[in-house]
Amino acid sequence: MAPKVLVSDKLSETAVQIFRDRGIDVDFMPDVGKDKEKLAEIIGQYDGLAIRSATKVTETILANAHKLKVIGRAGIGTDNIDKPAASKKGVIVMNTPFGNMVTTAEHAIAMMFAVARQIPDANASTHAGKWEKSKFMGSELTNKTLGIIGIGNIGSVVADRARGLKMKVIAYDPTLSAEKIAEKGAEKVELDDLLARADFITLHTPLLEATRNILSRDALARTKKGVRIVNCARGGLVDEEALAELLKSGHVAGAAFDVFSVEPATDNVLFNLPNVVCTPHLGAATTEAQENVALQVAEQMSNYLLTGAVENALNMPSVTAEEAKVMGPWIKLADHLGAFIGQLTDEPIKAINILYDGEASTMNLEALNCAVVSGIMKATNPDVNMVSAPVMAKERGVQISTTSQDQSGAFEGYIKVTVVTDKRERSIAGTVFSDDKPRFIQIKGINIDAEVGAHMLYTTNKDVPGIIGTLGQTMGENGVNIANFTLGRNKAGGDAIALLYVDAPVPDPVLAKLKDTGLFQQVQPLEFDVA
Ligand SMILES: NC(=O)C1=CN([C@@H]2O[C@H](COP(=O)(O)OP(=O)(O)OC[C@H]3O[C@@H](n4cnc5c(N)ncnc54)[C@H](O)[C@@H]3O)[C@@H](O)[C@H]2O)C=CC1
Ligand SMILES: O=C(O)C(=O)COP(=O)(O)O
Repeated sequence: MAPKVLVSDKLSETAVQIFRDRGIDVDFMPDVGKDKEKLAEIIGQYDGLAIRSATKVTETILANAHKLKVIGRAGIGTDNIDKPAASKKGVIVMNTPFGNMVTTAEHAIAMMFAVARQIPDANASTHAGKWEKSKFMGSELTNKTLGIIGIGNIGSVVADRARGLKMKVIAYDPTLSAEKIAEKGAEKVELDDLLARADFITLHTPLLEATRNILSRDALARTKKGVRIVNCARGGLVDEEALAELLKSGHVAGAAFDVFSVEPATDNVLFNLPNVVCTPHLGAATTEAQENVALQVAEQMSNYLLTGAVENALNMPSVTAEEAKVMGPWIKLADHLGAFIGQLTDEPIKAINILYDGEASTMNLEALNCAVVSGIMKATNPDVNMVSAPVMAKERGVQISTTSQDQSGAFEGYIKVTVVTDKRERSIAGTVFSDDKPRFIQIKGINIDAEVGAHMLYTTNKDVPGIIGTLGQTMGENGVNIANFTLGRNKAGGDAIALLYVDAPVPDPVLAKLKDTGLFQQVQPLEFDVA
C-alpha cells in the first residue's frame, strides 16, 4: 500500500505534486495544523506529516500518530516539534536547513534598514498626507558595528551582506572558533563585548534552553545607548518587556521583530512603540524560499518513505539513497545480531561494543550502530526502531563503543557485537554474502555458518554424542519442520552450540521437553524480522 502523507500547513503545492509524482497518497489540509483536536483525530492515518511553523507536534499529537514514520519541516526551526517525544516513538524529524536561509537573512537586512530609517512609520505618515520630512531622521549603516548572535547558516549570510554594506561585523557564537568566524568575515567576541560594542544587534540562534532569553533584561541593560535590535530568529530569545521599557526610556533606539514570544502575535508589549518595526513571521516568506523548502521536504520525505534514505534528519544519522541500497543487507544483519543478543539477555545491559571489520568498516557506522542497538532493544520493546533505540539506550545508561579495523580474516567484512552485563559478556558476529543474505558466522567465539530465519532455536551444550539426534527427533515428533541446522563447537568434547532454522515458532511444550533431557545448558527460541 502506498504511504500516506498529510500536509497540515501552508506549503507550496509543489510539495503535493512531488508526493503524487512519487506515488505517495497525500492529503493537503493547510489549515488543519492550527486545529489541534482535528489533527489529533486524523493523524493516526498517516505515515508522514509535512509542516511549517503553525502545526505544533506535541506529545498528544504523537500519542495518536500510530503509523507516523517521518515529520518533515519545510523550513529550519523545529522548536514546534516535541523532538524527544518523536524520537522515543521512533519518528524521524527532518528539516530543510538551507532552503530559506538566504531569504531569512535578507529579511533581517531589510528589517535593519527599516529600523535604521524608520521606513514603516515614514511610509504611514506619508500615506496620511503629513509630509513629516524632519521627523524621520535615520542612522547610516556604513561603518556601524553589527553584532550577530549565532553565526550559523543564516547569520553567515547576514554577515556577508553586512560586509557588503561596509559594516564592521562582530559575532558571538560559542560553538565556532575565531578562525571559522573570521572566514565568515566577522570577529569572534564574547557576548558582553558584543553588547558593549554593537550599534545593531541581530539574533540568529535557534530557540534552545541556552538561548532562551539570551537578551535578558540584564543583557539589554549592558547594550550601547542607541542600539537597534533585530530579531528574525525566534520569539523567546529577547525579554520583550525589558526591551519595551528600554525603548520607552530611549536607551534602545529601535527594534525590528519578525518573531514573538507568543505566536500568532495579536497583542504584544512591543506593538505601537515608537520605532518598532514588526512583521508576522515573514522571514521565510518569499516565493523562492517556499518553493525550495516545499520541494526539498517532499523529496526528503518521499525518499525516506520509499527507499529508507535519510537526509537532514535531526534525530537519526543520514543515509543516502545509494547507501540505503548498498547498506540494506548490512543494516538487516546489524539488526539480527542485536536481536540475537537482545533475546538472550535478560539482565541490564551495561555496554554494547561493536566491531566493524573490512568492508563493514567502510560503511555509515552511525546508521549501523542504530540498527544494532535497535535490534537489541526490540527484545524488550517491539515498537523500538533505529530512531528511538539510541534514546532508550541512553536513558538506560548503556555505553556504546565502536571499533573499526581492516579486513582481518577470510570474510571481506563482518560485524561483531559484544554485550556486557554485570554477569557476563556475550558476543555474536555476522557477515553478508554476495547473495545479500545476512549470516551468523560466530557465536561465543565458536565458528558457524547460519542463515537467519524468522523462527530459530538456539541451544548450548557440552559436545557429547546424541545431541543432533535428540534435537531432530524431538522436533520431528512434535511436527516442527527444520529448514536448516547448524552446529559448532570450540573443541572436541568442549562447548557446542546448535542453531536451528525452523518453519514455525517452537511450541513451549517442545522447549520444555528439550530442557528436561538435561543435555542442554540453554534452549532459547529466537524470532527475527527477516521481511
Ligand atoms: N523568521 C523566520 O521565518 C525564520 C527563522 N529561523 C530561525 O533562525 C534560526 C537560525 O537558523 P540557522 O542559521 O539556519 O541555524 P544554524 O544552526 O545554521 O545556526 C545557528 C547558530 O546558532 C549558534 N548558537 C547555538 N547556541 C548558541 C548560543 N547559546 N549563543 C550563541 N550562538 C549559539 C550555533 O552555534 C549556530 O552557529 C533557526 O533556528 C530558526 O529558529 C529560520 C528560518 C526562518
Ligand atoms: O524555517 C523556519 O525556522 C521559520 O521560522 C519559517 O517559518 P514558516 O515556515 O514561515 O512558518
